Amino acid sequence: MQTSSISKPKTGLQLPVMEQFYTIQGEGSFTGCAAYFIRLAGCDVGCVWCDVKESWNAEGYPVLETTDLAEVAKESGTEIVVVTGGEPAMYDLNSLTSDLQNKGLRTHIETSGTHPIRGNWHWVCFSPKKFKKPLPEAYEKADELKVVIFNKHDFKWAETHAELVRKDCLLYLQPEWSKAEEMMPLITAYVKENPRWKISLQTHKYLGIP
Ligand SMILES: C[S@@+](CC[C@H](N)C(=O)[O-])C[C@H]1O[C@@H](n2cnc3c(N)ncnc32)[C@H](O)[C@@H]1O
Ligand SMILES: Nc1nc2[nH]cc(C(=O)O)c2c(=O)[nH]1
Ligand code: SF4
Ligand SMILES: [Mg+2]
Repeated sequence: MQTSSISKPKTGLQLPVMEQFYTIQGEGSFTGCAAYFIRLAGCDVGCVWCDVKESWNAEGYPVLETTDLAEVAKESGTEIVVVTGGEPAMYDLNSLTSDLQNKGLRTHIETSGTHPIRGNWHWVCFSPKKFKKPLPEAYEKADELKVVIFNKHDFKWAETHAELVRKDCLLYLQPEWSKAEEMMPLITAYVKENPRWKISLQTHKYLGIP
């Protein structure tokens, strides 16, 4: 018998989860929106300034069923689920996104674009890194490009990625947290001269929320 639910793939039924929490999206174009975060464990990119280095090694974190993850997310009352990490695209996320979407939830991903992006996504936030080259498909799939600004050379580097994304992709410059005070004057000046870019702050850190 045919059912209306999205058919489920065989892999990715279980995923290593570092943490999950209901909070306010602090970054990018959904800043200020309530969102349930699922932070998958495991990352092979190795950014020197990564603010969740505890996520890099997946060992020791619980491996959870995607059906259970979707149920808990739904119970939170959220409309949006942000899947982050670690690097979430290391995993086949088809099962997770179909389970979430079957519950009527929006699926958003935060990714470095270094692995094929599997799953069905309402919103892809692509944040390229110097430490591992992104795949070409990340530029095609990105709804927002969020470049972390660590030093003055990163503006030029940001433009090389902006040239490769879709025309309707939103562009954000986000100060690296430890350099924010030093870099913000340069970032504001840059956005005033290049208004296609917007500023993304890690507002949750200023608010002291997860
Ligand atoms: C921790 S990463 C996880 C998702 C994925 N691995 C990625 O890098 O896009 C989530 C977001 O935080 C950003 N980020 C990580 N460390 C940061 C820092 N120290 N300052 C500002 N943004 C940071 C990343 O660029 C990414 O957009
Ligand atoms: N509030 C909040 N917003 C976020 N946006 C992206 C985050 C991430 O770590 O992927 C994040 C996070 O960790 N917390
Ligand atoms: S890709 Fe993301 S999770 Fe991995 S090291 Fe870089 S910022 Fe951290
Ligand atoms: Mg974060």
